[in-house]
Amino acid sequence: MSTSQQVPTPQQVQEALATVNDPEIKRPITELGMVDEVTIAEDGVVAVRVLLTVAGCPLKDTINRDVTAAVGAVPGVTRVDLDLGVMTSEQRSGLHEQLRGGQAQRDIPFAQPGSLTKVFAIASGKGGVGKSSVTVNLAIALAQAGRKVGLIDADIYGHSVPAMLGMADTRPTQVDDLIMPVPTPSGVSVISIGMLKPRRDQVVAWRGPMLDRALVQMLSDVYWGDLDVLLLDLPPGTGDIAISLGQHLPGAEVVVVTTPQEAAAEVAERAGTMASMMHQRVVGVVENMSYLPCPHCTAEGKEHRLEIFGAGGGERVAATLGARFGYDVPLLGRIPLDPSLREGGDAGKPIVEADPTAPAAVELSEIAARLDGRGRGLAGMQLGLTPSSRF
Ligand SMILES: Nc1ncnc2c1ncn2[C@@H]1O[C@H](COP(=O)(O)OP(=O)(O)OP(=O)(O)O)[C@@H](O)[C@H]1O
Repeated sequence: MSTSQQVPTPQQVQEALATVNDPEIKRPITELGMVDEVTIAEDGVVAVRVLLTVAGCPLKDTINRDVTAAVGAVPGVTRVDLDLGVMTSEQRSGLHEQLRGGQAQRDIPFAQPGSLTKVFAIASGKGGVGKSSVTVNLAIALAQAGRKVGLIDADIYGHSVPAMLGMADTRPTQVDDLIMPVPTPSGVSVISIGMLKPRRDQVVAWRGPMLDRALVQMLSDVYWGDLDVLLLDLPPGTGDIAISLGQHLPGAEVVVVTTPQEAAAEVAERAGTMASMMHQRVVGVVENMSYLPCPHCTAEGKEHRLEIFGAGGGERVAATLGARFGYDVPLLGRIPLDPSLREGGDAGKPIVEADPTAPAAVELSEIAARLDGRGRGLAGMQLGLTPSSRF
């Protein structure tokens, strides 16, 4: 610092600290009682003590980097000495209460009448049609469009979402009984049923009530904050989770994923009908693995599509469901087969992020934009009815 430069004021340092969000809670650390002490020396060295919510917080490096950068940018600051401490159980309880908004009861925030969060459940009939890949990429595309996005991996048997996002081994932070969703680099907040198991390799053989509890826990024990969009990756088929979701979040809207194949389309229609029986609106159909752009023709600048799984499944599901429900169920898009989509999923780098100009990524982003453009309507609202039968 040159001698002519002023020593930074406490207010300037506070203002800088107020720009730093806790990466999990996504609110300023100053609001959350995480800034314990600030000392400003005559020579411009600022010592900051920040309290982490739990010891060994997985995101302490992010907090360290962000605090150092924000305070370091204040004019007159010559160095930032950051000391990371841990909240006492009393401080944690205070934060817990603050996050719960003083409410002891655990409500599902998205089921409250005033909720502005759009909830989309991504369903499929058959497994392996790419439902999780579609969900993960839609979440990132929506975050890229500036939305605050939450993602719940409720696929009890597959729970492949964390691996697809490169966070397979991540465990969520807990503040007392409140669970923090895990943030991805792209800004999506994620919770997976796999993260709630005691051990990652544990095989889950849960019956309906356990699944229901797990779903409710992911909806109400997780601090989601203000979300614009919540996506849920459902297990394939028309099982217990779909029924639980219909009961707890009747306002959720459903997107059905299918392949072009006749057999897959038939099962997908059943999944869509199940959603409708739970009084949820089916907002559209996504056809995945629609075709493979012929590599030889592409190399010659020509377009030729190889329809590996046949053709027409998505259109058929959309038309059948539309006719059955008496409202328009659009085909939201047709995603081509693309090895880089599979590679991105395996490597934890989804294609809309890793290769955004690939045709599959462009189509996924367009589907996300179509969903984002939808307003909320009365058609998806709770009517307080229960399904008359099960498929
Ligand atoms: N358009 C595509 N092009 C290439 N590979 C794809 C495409 N869509 C999905 N895949 C690959 O197919 C496999 C199955 O996809 P995914 O796990 O997303 O399916 P799923 O429907 O969620 O399966 P399950 O419900 O059984 O968990 C994955 O390896 C994925 O990378």
